[in-house]
Amino acid sequence: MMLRSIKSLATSPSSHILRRGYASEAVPDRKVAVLGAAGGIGQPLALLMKLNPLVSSLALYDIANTPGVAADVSHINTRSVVSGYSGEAELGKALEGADVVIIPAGVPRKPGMTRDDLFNINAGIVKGLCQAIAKYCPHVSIEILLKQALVNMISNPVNSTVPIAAEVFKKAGTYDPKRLFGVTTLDVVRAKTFYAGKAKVPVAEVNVPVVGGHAGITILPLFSQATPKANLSDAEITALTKRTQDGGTEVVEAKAGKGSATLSMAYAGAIFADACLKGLNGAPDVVECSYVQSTITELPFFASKVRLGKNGVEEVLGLGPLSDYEKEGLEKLKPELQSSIEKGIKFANQ
Ligand SMILES: NC(=O)C1=CN([C@@H]2O[C@H](COP(=O)(O)OP(=O)(O)OC[C@H]3O[C@@H](n4cnc5c(N)ncnc54)[C@H](O)[C@@H]3O)[C@@H](O)[C@H]2O)C=CC1
Ligand SMILES: O=C([O-])CC(=O)C(=O)O
Repeated sequence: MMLRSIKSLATSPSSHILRRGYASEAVPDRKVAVLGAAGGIGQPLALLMKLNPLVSSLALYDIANTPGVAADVSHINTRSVVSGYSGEAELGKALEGADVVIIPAGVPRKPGMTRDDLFNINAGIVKGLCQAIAKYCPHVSIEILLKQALVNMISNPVNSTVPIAAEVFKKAGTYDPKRLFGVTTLDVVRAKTFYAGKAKVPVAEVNVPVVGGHAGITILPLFSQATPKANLSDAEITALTKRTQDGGTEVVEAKAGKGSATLSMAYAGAIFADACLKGLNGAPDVVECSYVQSTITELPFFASKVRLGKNGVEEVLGLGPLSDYEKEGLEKLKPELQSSIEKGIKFANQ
């Protein structure tokens, strides 16, 4: 487990850096592991991570079919070296030395299901993967501190799978709340797209924070803080909020039994992983919404804007001013989010 770390301590930091002309443009080596890499999200996410110049090593893991995906993606002429790992016996090798582990492993919804209906299957999958992360991922950093990889949890129900991961890491003695993230970026991506369409503003300029959790009414877009500003009516804001909350269901129904969002999720997952890598590399002002351990409400996990840095979460940002409609939405989401968190904690400890 410590092999790569000890190796990296024995070599000078500069030997782990790809130099591009000037020292100030140095790009450190970074390993990203995708667990569930042969799936609907995993495959396009593997593609997008292969396109990311911040990645030097890309490990693709699934219980089956990874060799083909890895061989395919590996032919793309970008920086990272790709390796495929198939089956539990190879999980350790996939994880060893990873800086960021992205988890889109697990079953997706079919029409008529809630994300919580996935709990029975996905909770066990996530628990097993997190036990392996705790075993194989902590490595001694240059600063000689024991640090675990940053974990980007995509598997649903995110409101529960993140607390499960936290409990598993606590039991293993590797939990660092700064290094565990529920990926809620797709909610932000949707809120931006829907807002730009309604407000008739260029989508590339739009920012909308989305807070709370990642299921139904626990998804709370803060359109009162959306920029560029637009004069939308209360009815329009209500409709935009509902569409963002039901965005996942919209895709599940359109796919009619063939799964849930995969392409837009891969895009969102790639944006979030890129932000994590930028933070690790010391880029300033990297802020994304994510579901993390939090004290900004009374709930122990909550999605809000988070500043990312060399240690993962550098700062959990507050909610800012809310409209009355958003204040109401915040109070309404709390009982559901609380019970999803408790369900995850209970499962992890039984
Ligand atoms: N956070 C978010 O915003 C979103 C989350 N999701 C969730 O992502 C998950 C994956 O969705 P899809 O890729 O569409 O499903 P999929 O069924 O297409 O792919 C899942 C992959 O996970 C693999 N897998 C199953 N057990 C595994 C294990 N123990 N270790 C490693 N891999 C394992 C499967 O072999 C499969 O290749 C679902 O739980 C879905 O609800 C989906 C969209 C958005
Ligand atoms: O809706 C689902 O089941 C998948 C998901 O989390 C999303 O698309 O936001």
